[in-house]
Amino acid sequence: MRRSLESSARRTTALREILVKYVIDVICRSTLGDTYKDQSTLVKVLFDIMIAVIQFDVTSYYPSAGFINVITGKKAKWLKLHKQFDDILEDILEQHRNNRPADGHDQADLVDVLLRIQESADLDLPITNDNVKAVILDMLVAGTSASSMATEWAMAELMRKPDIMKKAQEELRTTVKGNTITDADIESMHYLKMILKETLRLHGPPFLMPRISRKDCTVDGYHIPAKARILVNALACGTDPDSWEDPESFIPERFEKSSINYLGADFELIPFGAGRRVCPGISFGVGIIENALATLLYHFDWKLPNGLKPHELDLTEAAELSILPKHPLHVIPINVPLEK
Ligand code: HEM
Repeated sequence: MRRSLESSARRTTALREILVKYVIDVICRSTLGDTYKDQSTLVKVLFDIMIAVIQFDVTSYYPSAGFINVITGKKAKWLKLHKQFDDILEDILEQHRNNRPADGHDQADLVDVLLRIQESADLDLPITNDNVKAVILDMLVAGTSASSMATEWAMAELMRKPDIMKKAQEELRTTVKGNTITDADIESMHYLKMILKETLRLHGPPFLMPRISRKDCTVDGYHIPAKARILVNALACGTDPDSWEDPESFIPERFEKSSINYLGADFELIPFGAGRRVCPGISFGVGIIENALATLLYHFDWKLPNGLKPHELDLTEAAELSILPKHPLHVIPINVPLEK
């Protein structure tokens, strides 16, 4: 990510693509053990899936209206994407089957482990190839879109609030020594962590979480029958004026004296969900975003293109199922030479 930003220094740059590539790279290395051999095709397909997944789909509300997706060509596009991604997943499995690390070898990645479990004879419920592919797909799709979108939102908010960006950069530039930002550096970045919480409060990427009620209950005077499908709106929780002062404003300092966290125990802030289906990738996702933000803010200064003033930056949300900035963030990176 740093290299590609350095190569576009002082030029208007679309941050979204760079972030998506970075996140896919990190997730591939930890899931597949390395980047995929045709990483650029993987990035392109995942990018298309990410856009397709968050788009409004009429059949989610009116299942009988499937013909609309046929007429508009959406269905053909999805089938093509499905085939493209399935080919990639088959290829990944094949590659891993042909290059197995020895048992107990500490270089085994997630796919190696899944394949080893699949082959162990004593499973009551056998794991199929499709099961393994579904796990890889979950990791790549769920992880990529949410983490890259959250980072884009954080940068968009910081571009609009230069004072907050400056404070975060000062924290980084007085702590980090030299070229490499270490895990210990990130751990001590209290302000950066508050920025992340505030970003997820206002822009938690997947904001509607489906649940089914186990029994009849009443909430706030509304009767919810057993087995009703309900959508929990994380964004509404994060901006509820009963829980938050000045809820629509981006103020990381609100977390200075607050113990509210996003781990699923505080219902005012549930960007990762809560309960049994809470996001299993919280630490991974947080790590990805913190590292991305630290790199962006430590190594670069940032300007808006075309003389745009910070307050003129349009942070309108796209009216999709998962909210991403309607206008992809375009910024100008300025490489900061290291003094130390
Ligand atoms: C900022 C980053 C992320 C956010 C905001 C986020 C958010 C969420 C949310 C809201 C859910 C639904 C939880 C619920 O229904 O209670 C979820 C599920 C999930 N997330 Fe994440 N996620 C992030 C990063 C990741 C990463 C990096 C991975 C893995 C690489 C991941 C893997 C998953 C999976 C597999 C599920 C489905 C869990 C299930 O249904 O049991 N997520 N995520």
